[in-house]
Amino acid sequence: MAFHEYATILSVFFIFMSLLTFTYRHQKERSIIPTNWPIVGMIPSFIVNVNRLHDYITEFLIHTGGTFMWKGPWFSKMNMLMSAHPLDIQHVLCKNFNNYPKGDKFREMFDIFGNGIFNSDGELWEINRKVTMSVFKRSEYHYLFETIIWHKVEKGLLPLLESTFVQGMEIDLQEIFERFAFDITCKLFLDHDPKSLSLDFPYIPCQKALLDVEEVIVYRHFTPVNIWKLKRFLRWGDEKKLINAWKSIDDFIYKCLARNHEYNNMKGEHREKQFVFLTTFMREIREERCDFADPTKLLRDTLLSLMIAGKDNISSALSWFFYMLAKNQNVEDKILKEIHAHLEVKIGVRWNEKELGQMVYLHGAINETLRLFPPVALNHKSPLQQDILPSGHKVNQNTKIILAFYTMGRMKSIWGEDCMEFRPERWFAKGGGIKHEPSYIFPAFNAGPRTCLGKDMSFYQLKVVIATIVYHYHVELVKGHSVLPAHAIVLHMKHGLKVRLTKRREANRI
Ligand code: HEM
Repeated sequence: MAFHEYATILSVFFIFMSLLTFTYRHQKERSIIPTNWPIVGMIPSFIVNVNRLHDYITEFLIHTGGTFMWKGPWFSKMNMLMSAHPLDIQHVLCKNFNNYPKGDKFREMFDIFGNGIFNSDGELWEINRKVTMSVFKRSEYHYLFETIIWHKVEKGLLPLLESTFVQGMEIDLQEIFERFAFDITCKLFLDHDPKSLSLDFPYIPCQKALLDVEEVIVYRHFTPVNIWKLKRFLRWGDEKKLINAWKSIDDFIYKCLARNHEYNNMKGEHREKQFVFLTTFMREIREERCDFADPTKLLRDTLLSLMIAGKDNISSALSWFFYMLAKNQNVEDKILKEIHAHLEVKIGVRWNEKELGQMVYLHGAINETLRLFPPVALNHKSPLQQDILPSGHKVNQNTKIILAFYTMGRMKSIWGEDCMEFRPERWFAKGGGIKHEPSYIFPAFNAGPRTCLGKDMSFYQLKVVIATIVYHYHVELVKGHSVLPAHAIVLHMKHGLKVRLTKRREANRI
């Protein structure tokens, strides 16, 4: 090829790229509303923003006053009505609850959860919820929960943090919280401590598998149904990852169930009389006189929902909390002051709920974290019957509705001009204590009849862990480490939370 032909090809390529860049920049400047292209819909803007999904959704939702119909490719059935409008949230989750079940499409996408509480609707959900709530209310359950948490803090978390401090190591605090919460959840619900929070960070397939599940399910939301189903059929790509994760999780849960079954069949003198969650749960399910074709499968489904709820929401909340703390020195100082004012910290002294309840500033700081980084950042709904949302949008059986909880925490119209500031004082009630915000305005724990069943437990656990760490260590972010939300159904950090610890006494802070 002659030189002038090369030059022509290069010039055409250069002009084409310049035009593309110009169009993209112009488009971005002109409007942050995604362009609806022929055939491919809004997929190009999704691809451009795939690494900042929650902020992308937040930008266009704030720009459009809180609701927006996002269009997928032609014939892909991917159109989604996104809403961060408090009245829409109240309508869907509370006032018109019966018209917005999880539904078959949700169950299809979250198939690994089977008939567990997250996936079920109608009578099955009612039984699941009633029995779970009843077990959660038992005093033996509370005692077990508190004992397990304190044991893990004293024998797992603190020794591990001390060892990394002594060695002067950088640590990924998110990974530590994931392992910590995984061990607690397994011990509490499966009566088995996998000891993933050991100094050698053992590889436990089920722990990694739970994270893989969350990642793949998010991709399903933005992939045409037929395509992800085809990938599943071919056992290809991320769907293969899900199949493998499913197997690791089942192996782990069924092994624990078999161990418990053997234990229950032991004769008298070898069995201690103690509370075991899964035994009590199954007994209460039987008392409901429901005939489940496969009660063991129902138990497996319930346990999986509880493991995800207990492990991932807690580790996400803790990670984002310490990220915000590292960025807000004044908040850390005030929490430390509150710890010294209200909690007696001695080895072996365990704080009770009453003492932790006095930590109002800490409570406000946790709420601020959940407002800006709700672990369940998006919630997915579809109506049974045609309906009109308070924002004026018509919806029908084919409309996918995405409730954008992450966006809601960042709206000036809800939280005022300083909505992006981390300000625990925002949560102080005039007469003292914590200010209550209706759950359709602050839906971190969901709203309406499907409100989270673990809210009080979560505050207890979060306060114990945070107060313990803040009392002993100052947490500093590793310079240059970028913290970004990962793609997952729970809001984890993509590259973890890399930090260094300084012992309090050495930082001259007490
Ligand atoms: C910071 C911690 C937590 C947050 C932010 C949180 C948030 C939520 C949210 C948003 C939902 C609704 C999910 C949906 O319907 O799709 C939910 C449901 C639920 N959560 Fe939590 N959760 C947390 C911790 C826990 C813990 C520790 C448990 C106990 C193991 C728990 C148990 C449940 C259960 C059983 C449901 C299902 C309720 C139902 O469908 O009736 N959660 N949670």
